[in-house]
Amino acid sequence: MSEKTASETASGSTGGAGENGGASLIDGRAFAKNLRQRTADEVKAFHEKHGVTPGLAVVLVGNDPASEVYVRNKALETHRVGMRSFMHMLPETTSEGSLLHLIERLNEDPEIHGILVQLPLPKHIDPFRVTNAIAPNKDVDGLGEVNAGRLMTGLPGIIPCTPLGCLMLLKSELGDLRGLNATVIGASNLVGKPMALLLLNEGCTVSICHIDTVDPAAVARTADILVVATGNSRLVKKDWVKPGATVIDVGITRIPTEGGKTRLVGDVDFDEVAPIAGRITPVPGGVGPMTIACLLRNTLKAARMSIGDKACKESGDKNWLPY
Ligand SMILES: Nc1nc(=O)c2c([nH]1)NC[C@@H]1CN(c3ccc(C(=O)N[C@@H](CCC(=O)O)C(=O)O)cc3)C=[N+]21
Repeated sequence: MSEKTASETASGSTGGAGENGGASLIDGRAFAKNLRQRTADEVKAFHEKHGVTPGLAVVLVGNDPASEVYVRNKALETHRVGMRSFMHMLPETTSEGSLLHLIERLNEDPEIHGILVQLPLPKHIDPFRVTNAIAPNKDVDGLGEVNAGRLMTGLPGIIPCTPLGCLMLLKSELGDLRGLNATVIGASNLVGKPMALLLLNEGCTVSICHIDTVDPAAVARTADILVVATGNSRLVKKDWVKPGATVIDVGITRIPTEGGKTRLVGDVDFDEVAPIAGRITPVPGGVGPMTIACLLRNTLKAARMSIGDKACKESGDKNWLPY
């Protein structure tokens, strides 16, 4: 067992006494910008060497305005790093069969290396059937059974974008995570479960809280690393947090303000928690930008896998696929 605690690691050069009384801010926006730049450089080198431009297909069913904005941002950022983007905006009434048919075509298309189907889908479509229809090596969300199973068993695979982004932030802030206590609040397939497995693979002692957990605050208080992904805005209060802990806030909810406008808040009550945490991600500007940057990373990785192992090994990606 390591004796290291978050408050000791937080006393390093960058953490500890930050601008919020206690916590220093983890700047996801700056980190994501850096990651995008590296991805753009690698996309260019990959194209020069292999003559292949990575391509990402994004499929949106229905016309939820928030999803439309978000999907357009993905397309913009895909172009900005030199990749190709293929958008498929389908009507709300699209049948499951025709969506599956589209995925089949995208699976076979050699110009497309990554496929993402925006969630949630309309109620008449089974999301499991759809995510599992995506070819595992094009599943850039990492949500299908094959990639989920690879993560579960510790095999190399494609890791879901949001947990991958959180892990990158944590490792850059804290370095080696071995022996730290980590609590993940929320047990979704999209974030909570893969996040807990990644932390376990890093050597953390991991607790997962979910809807039936009797006293989540008590479990959260044991954490050197607290990752919150529940969709309940400002759920986590100061008495949930061990002083000096590193807090990663995945939640993002738009709430009305007194002035009649709206603003984004996370699952953590930032004003209460920031004074006692060691480090904390803001909302917006924390995990969100990392999710999109990691989607681009995963698309490049999928393009590398499409031409065989060699390009992955050359890139120094330790998480390349052996098949
Ligand atoms: N198959 C699938 N994969 C996903 O990864 C997925 C999805 N479906 N459906 C929707 C959610 C939501 N999501 C976000 C990603 C980035 C920001 C983001 O960049 N947020 C900015 C603020 C954006 C704003 O101002 O609205 C920030 O936090 O700074 C937000 C939300 C990925 N999702």
